Order: sequence, then structure tokens, then C-alpha cells
Amino acid sequence: MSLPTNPGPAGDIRDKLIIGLDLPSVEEARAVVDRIGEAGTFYKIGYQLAYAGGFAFAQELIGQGKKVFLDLKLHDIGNTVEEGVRSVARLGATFLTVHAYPQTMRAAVVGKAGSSLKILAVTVLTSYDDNDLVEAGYAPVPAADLVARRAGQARDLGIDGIVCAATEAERVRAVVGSDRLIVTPGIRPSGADAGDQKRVVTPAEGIRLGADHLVVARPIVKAADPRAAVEAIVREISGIEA
Ligand SMILES: O=C(O)c1cc(=O)[nH]c(=O)n1[C@@H]1O[C@H](COP(=O)(O)O)[C@@H](O)[C@H]1O
Repeated sequence: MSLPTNPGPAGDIRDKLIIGLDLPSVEEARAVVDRIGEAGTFYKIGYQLAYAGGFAFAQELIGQGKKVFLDLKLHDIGNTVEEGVRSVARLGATFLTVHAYPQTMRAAVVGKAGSSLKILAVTVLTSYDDNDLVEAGYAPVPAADLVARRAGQARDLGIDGIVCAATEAERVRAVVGSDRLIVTPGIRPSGADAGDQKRVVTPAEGIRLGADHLVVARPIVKAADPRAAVEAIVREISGIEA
């Protein structure tokens, strides 16, 4: 199947795939973006690239008409979060992550006021399972229960979207309803190495379970042909009802 060659309208299937630019330099990120070309419309910049010139690169991508997700996973005292979010809101990004702690989410909602930035709350990292939560000091609780609790708090505090594993997407949808976004990392095309991810599903399964956007980094940016990897995922999710 050939993919559309123009940026496409809102609702473009390509927007469902957020490509994580987990790379050490802007030069390498720019090379991957150039290779992917019009197959990719939505990019995520996280710690590795953000602290290596990634903010200026985010603006470069936005200038080219790409959407940008700044994955900064903010968590600090309320005032610091609020002012940090206010600064990020000026960059023109589409999404920003914060950890799903009530004080943090409350401050982020205040900080983004008046901008088009959407705040995503990271519930329980997809590299965590129930044992990791115990190791981190939580009373024994299934990760899925904590995800649901945090999703409910995020909904009540006016957060725009939830980051969770796709394995919890159906439960989160029941909590947050249809007007909040669900964004799921921990996605692995069949046969791909899970790496440090613990709660993983395939791209098609992620969309079937109700994700609005999938986040995929290593299986694309480390692929011999990143464009082919993107096209294969977009092809896999095309036509699946979210
Ligand atoms: O907020 C995120 O994007 C995120 C949350 C989470 O729970 N798990 C998670 O993997 N991520 C990010 O999603 C990306 C997944 O990368 P890959 O495992 O290489 O596809 C990384 O950039 C992570 O930082």
C-alpha cells in the first residue's frame, strides 16, 4: 500500500504514530527525520535529545509543519512546574508530559492556560511492573490499578491526555471517557526486541485497545531503514477502528 505524500488533513493516520527521536545529537535526529520524509508527521523529543540542542530542533520541526511532543516528564514543586510549563508553551509544541502526581498536574494545567499545548500525564512507566512498584516503595498494588487511579485524577484536574501502556488503554478509556487522549509507548512490532519495556503490545493491538497515538522510538530510529519501519507501522494500523 502506498502512503499519502502530502502532509494531509487533521485526522491523518500518520499522526497516530509518534516517532521517538531518542538520539544523541541534532545532526543524527535531522538525518533520521530527513530519511523518514513525508512518511512521518509527529516526532517526540525526550531527555536525550532535549538536553543536546533538542529545543531549537523542536522549533525547526514545527517550522517544517511537523507536530512535536516534548517528553520532559516534569515533576517538581507546583510553582516550578507551572513556570516551566509556561515556558514550554511558548515553543509551539503539541504535547508535553508531566508525571501524574496531583500537585504537578494541577500546576501544569495552570501553566499552559491560554496556549494550545496539551498536557499528557504519565501514569505508571511502561518499564514498570508490579514488582518495580514495590521496589519503589509502593504498597503492593497492580500497576493497572495505579494507572486507573492516576487517570481518574488527571481527568478531574483537566489534563488533556494520559500516557499508559496499551494493556491498560481500555480501562483508562472507561475512566477518562472519549474526550481525553490516550497515548501508549511500549509498542513493539511483532518480532521486535522489547528491550527495557515490560507492558508491550503490537501497533495494531495498541490501536484496537483504544490508543489515540502510539509512541515508538528504537524500532524506528535504530532500524536500517527508518522510513520503511514507519511505513510498516502506519500500514499495520491503517483501517483499524480506534
Ligand atoms: O512518556 C513517554 O513517552 C513514555 C512513557 C512510558 O511510560 N514509557 C515510555 O517508554 N515512554 C517513552 O516512549 C519511548 C519508547 O521508546 P522505545 O521503547 O524505544 O519505543 C521512550 O522515548 C520513552 O521515554
